[in-house]
Amino acid sequence: MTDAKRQAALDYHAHPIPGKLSVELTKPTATARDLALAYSPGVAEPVREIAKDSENAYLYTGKGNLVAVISDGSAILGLGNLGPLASKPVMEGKGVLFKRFAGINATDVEVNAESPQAFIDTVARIADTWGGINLEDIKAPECFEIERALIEQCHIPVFHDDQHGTAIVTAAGMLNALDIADKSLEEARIVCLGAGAAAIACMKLLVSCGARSDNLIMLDRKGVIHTGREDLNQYKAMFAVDTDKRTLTDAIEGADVFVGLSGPGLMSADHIRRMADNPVVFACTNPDPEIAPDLAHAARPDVIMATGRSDYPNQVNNVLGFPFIFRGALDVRATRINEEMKVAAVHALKDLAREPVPRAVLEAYDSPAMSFGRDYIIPTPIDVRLLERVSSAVAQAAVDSGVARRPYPSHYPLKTVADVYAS
Ligand SMILES: O=C([O-])CC(=O)C(=O)O
Ligand SMILES: [Mg+2]
Repeated sequence: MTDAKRQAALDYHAHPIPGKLSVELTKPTATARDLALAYSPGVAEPVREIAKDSENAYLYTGKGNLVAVISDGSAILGLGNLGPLASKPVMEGKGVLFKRFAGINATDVEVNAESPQAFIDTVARIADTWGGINLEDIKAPECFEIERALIEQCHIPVFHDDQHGTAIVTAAGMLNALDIADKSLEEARIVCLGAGAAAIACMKLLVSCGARSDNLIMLDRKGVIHTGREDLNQYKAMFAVDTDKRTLTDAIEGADVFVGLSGPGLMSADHIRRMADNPVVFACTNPDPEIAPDLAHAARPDVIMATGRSDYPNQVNNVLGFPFIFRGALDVRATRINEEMKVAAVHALKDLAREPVPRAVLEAYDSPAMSFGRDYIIPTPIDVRLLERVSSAVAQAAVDSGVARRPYPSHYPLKTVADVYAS
């Protein structure tokens, strides 16, 4: 980042008031009567009702439209383990996106936990506060156990965004990119650089969408994950292949697809030149991708390129997923976010990219035209139709798969965030 851009980012966060989120009131508080309702003595009435039946919390408090964004700061973006407090700008940022794109109120919670069990215990004890929990930027392999335990212990949906949000958006973009390249997921030779939470979840979802695991090579910091290695945890071991390839240079030869969820600048122009025709390169580490799009395009004019960033075409970033997935899940009071709901989100995202792009999106991106193709494989986050399509698909899948505690919402489809409380 240039000094000017760096300063602009710091100024954005500091001024006119520190941070990016604030709390607002939803009820009148001007008079003594108002205060007597909002607080003592009136507040005792909903207390009694919730004590009688915990479901009443959805009726009398903000719980049903409130999500916690919870991190321990152990894997902040692609920056590494910088601790809980340093993750706060990202967690506030996720809150901004929840509110802006899906009308969901979010509180960020940064947990200083000495162990995965301490993290689990802390979150489990406070989970009833919210309607859902979005786990964020927690490192692998601890994140897998943390998510599993919290799904089991909490009565609300718990979703590790870096795993499933990223995987859903990657799968949608990948199906479209391969279609444009005139290739199929079933045939594609895939190289995944990175073996953390996002990488493992992305590859699992690609396999369940049709990719062949014997066509897939995953690399961690030590190189290719192969069956001869004895240092693999159970999650990496699932992707071990019997191969004599050892390095990225070996693995990338003739590959159709590169997915990077690793670290900045780890892919070179030479790597990209070794790939097959019309290579698909998703360099998704944030903020700095595995290879800069300009460098990739210069090395390979036929590349179909995506990053996680807002300042290049094809933003494959979980922002396209988590706001709308939680919207759909909250609105049917789903007990969990299951595979059916994730797959429904993949298809909703993939299909939306094939429709004409609204004028408001062109204006927001200052672009004369955008249409399904190499530079537009996935909708942009600013596209208001995401709220309608993804939330509806997720809510319907929750109902159909039996995890919804409420029927498909009568106020759906949502056209804007102003419709959120229309039920
Ligand atoms: O925050 C983002 O832009 C996407 C994300 O979850 C990450 O990189 O960890
Ligand atoms: Mg993240």
